[in-house]
Amino acid sequence: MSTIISGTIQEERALIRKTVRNARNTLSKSEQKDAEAALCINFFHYIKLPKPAHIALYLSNDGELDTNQLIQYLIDKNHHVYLPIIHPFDGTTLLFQRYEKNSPMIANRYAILEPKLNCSHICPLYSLDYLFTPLVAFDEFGNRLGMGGGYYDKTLANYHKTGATKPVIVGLAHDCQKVHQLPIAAWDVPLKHILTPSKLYTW
Ligand SMILES: Nc1nc2c(c(=O)[nH]1)N(C=O)[C@@H](CNc1ccc(C(=O)N[C@@H](CCC(=O)O)C(=O)O)cc1)CN2
Ligand SMILES: Nc1ncnc2c1ncn2[C@@H]1O[C@H](COP(=O)(O)OP(=O)(O)OP(=O)(O)O)[C@@H](O)[C@H]1O
Repeated sequence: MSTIISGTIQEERALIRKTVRNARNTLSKSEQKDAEAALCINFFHYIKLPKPAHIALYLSNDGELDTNQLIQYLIDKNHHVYLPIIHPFDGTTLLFQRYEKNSPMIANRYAILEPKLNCSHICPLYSLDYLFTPLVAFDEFGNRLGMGGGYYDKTLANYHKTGATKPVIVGLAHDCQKVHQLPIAAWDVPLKHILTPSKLYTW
């Protein structure tokens, strides 16, 4: 999808968020199911996993590409899956905690379920093999626009500066979340990979 816009950067970002969130929320139940299944096929086709792999994902919200089936497959194959928790002290960055079938869950301030904090189940960023991020919109250059909280950008800011190669960061999105070019901000962390139900983008 491509959008022509003008105005201040913040106004443009707000408009793109609104348009693309609306587009993904308009997908029908069967389109969402097909996308979820296609994501699983593409995931196992493109993503080379060590055994066991340490993989951060997210629980879908607001029409995001559904990760439920993928998470279940990964757990069934004995990989270690982690979900984001909004940091209990700073409230602005994310921690990644192990998620298993019986993990106690709690709703965060956005009503998204996250594992109930257990410090011994937190995985430091550098121990993750892959980190899959949600996003609202992405562009042809690998730029990413999120929900507007800055959580992933803040969490990944230091990682990005060091040039670390692990975890590999991959955005997940529906194809309809692509725009030609996003107005970017200084703190935006561009992505090297985005996986959609139809393809893997790599920059
Ligand atoms: N599935 C999922 N989990 C995630 C994220 C995400 O984007 N998707 N996040 C990515 O960072 C973090 C949560 N960030 C979020 C930021 C804003 C909203 C949201 O719904 N905002 C409302 C306004 C809420 C309010 O009134 O405060 C909105 O914009 O409508 C949701 C999640 C961590 N977990
Ligand atoms: N590395 C950073 N350091 C300080 N502030 C930041 C950083 N990254 C983002 N922010 C702040 O967070 C706010 C939201 O950022 P932005 O709109 O880019 O979030 P987003 O990418 O949509 O959200 P998310 O990363 O949670 O998916 C910005 O107003 C910015 O001030």
